[in-house]
Amino acid sequence: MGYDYALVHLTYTIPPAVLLSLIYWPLSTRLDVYRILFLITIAVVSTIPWDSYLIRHNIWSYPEDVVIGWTLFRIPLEEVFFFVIQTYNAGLLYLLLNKPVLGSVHLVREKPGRSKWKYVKLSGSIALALAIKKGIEFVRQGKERTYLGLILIWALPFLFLLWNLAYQFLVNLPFTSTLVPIALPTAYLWLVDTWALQRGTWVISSGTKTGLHLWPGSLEVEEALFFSLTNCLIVFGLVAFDNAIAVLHTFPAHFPRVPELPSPMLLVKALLLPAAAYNDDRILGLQRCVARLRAKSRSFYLASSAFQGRLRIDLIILYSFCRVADDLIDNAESTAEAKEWVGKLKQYLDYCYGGAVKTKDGREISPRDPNQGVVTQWVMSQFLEDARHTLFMLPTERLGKEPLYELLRGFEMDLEFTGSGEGRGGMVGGPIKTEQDLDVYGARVAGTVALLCIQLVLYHYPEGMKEEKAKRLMKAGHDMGIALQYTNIARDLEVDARNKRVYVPPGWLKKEKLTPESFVSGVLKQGGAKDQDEFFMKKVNTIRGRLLDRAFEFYHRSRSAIEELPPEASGAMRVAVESYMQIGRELRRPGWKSKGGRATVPVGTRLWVGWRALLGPR
Ligand SMILES: CC(C)=CCC/C(C)=C/CC/C(C)=C/CC/C(C)=C/[C@@H]1[C@@H](COP(=O)(O)OP(=O)(O)O)[C@]1(C)CC/C=C(\C)CC/C=C(\C)CCC=C(C)C
Repeated sequence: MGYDYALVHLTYTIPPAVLLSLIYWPLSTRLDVYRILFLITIAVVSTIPWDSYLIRHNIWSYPEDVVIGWTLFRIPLEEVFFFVIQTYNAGLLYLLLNKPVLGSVHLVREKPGRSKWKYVKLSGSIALALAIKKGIEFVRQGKERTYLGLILIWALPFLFLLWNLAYQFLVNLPFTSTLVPIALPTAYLWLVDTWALQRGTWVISSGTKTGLHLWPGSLEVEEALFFSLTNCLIVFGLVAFDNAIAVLHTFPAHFPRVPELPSPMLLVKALLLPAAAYNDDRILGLQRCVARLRAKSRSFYLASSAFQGRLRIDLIILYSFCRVADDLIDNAESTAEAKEWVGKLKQYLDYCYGGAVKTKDGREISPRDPNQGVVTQWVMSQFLEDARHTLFMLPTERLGKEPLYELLRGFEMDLEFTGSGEGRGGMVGGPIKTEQDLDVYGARVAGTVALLCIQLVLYHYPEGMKEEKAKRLMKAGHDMGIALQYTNIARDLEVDARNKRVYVPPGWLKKEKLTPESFVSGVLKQGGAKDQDEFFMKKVNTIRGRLLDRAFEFYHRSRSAIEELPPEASGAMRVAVESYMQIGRELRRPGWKSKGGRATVPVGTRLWVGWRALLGPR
């Protein structure tokens, strides 16, 4: 009896497990626990018969004085624990690296007939089948390649199966999601083996090993291969699991209801759904939405990783809709063109929420069901390709119409700025006359967005939600939206002024002895100037401070309501809110960093704020 093998765990495998658990714990979901338990069960069950065979046939052995002595089917318990902890460590690393990845965008619809994917699948399968054949030959020869052969014929059939189930997903996922979680634990175990196990904690019989070493005097090639293939098995297993989850969440037409923890049968059913049956438009649409979110908002992109399943998908589409609409209006070349876009967006909502639609030949049909082709054609003819996918996917059946129309009213307020002199308040005054006007503007462009987000949350997690509580949540969410909008205005003060938009109420400007016009010209003068007018910048900072005070007033008033949201969404909502409000906190720091004239939150701070937000309220 001895403790050497146990000490290897205490020194090398348990510490990374503790570290990874601490990092991942706030990000973990019930589905993650299910994933890991599922995989550990398969790993242990599939390895025990093989390992027990190796020990019973003396292919490897454990000196009595290095193990405690308790065994399972002749396998020392330390070894059984190794299967568990290796799967846990590599699995957790995979989950951590895959948190930002939305599986749906890595699915591919295979067109019937010849496609490159058929060849990809075939090449992988042939390579694996040839390697299995080699393994069988090695074992048959019964000489020094026996152990090598036994590793191959044990691990590769599983890899063959997983490859055939999830080859597209495996190839399409970024390297950081597949190669890194294989390579890092493998390299680590190679080093551990080299450092710690040379003392003979386990021994491969000399007649059944090649005697080759990975590098001189150290790791035997069989060990190196064993570690790399087991890590491949863990990652391939998780990729196949996530492939099934992505199919379940992406295609409601095939899987209308998906339980939070899908049964193994349902997972297999999803994996076996032919790729030719995937909805190409939905995959492409989601790819565009994710790309838009990633390019346009770091805060919401980070926060989207913390949401799960179909709620995450719906929020990403909602973001895309808000962004597309805002950009269409903001980037229009004239007020007239912007108004036209507002009109078209309203008409789109009329179609989605209205009763009947008139066709060209005067017939009245419902836009919602069978004949919605009319709406599709209308969207196709009125909007550019980039916007169409989002409009087709917006889940209007889960969103109330009022906040969407109100959002458009908010965008219309912006139009009152454009075209000097057209605004109510003179040259650049625009629609904001008082603090109340600014609250109304914030409510329209951001309070509405919050209402839409909460509607989606309550749709996906309706359990135990009473009407009164829902109303309270809506009110608080609406206020939180306004808080974010005040932060947004404080961040973009200079950028907006350069576009002749001043959202600051004239009363606030007057206090600093400024008018909208003098504010704009002051900002324009500072633009390229090396020596900034300190006096003017002080005034700008006072105004910014006032906007931030108001932002945090709304924030403090409403943030406790986040805890009343369903637990599946409250942590992620906290991430969304906190990572945006962090912009406000940065702006309060002297010498804040900016990019393109806008304050930015350094990546490290952003990640820390997001992680911290998942732990609980500040
Ligand atoms: C995680 C995830 C994908 C969330 C999606 C959130 C979402 C749908 C955001 C839409 C953003 C958007 C483009 C809206 C158009 C109008 C607009 C510009 C509003 C301003 C957003 C700023 O975005 P950004 O900085 O990228 O914009 P510009 O570059 O300046 O153009 C806003 C500041 C509003 C955003 C408001 C919210 C997301 C609502 C926040 C409140 C909640 C989530 C509710 C919290 C719940 C309780 C109970 C308190």
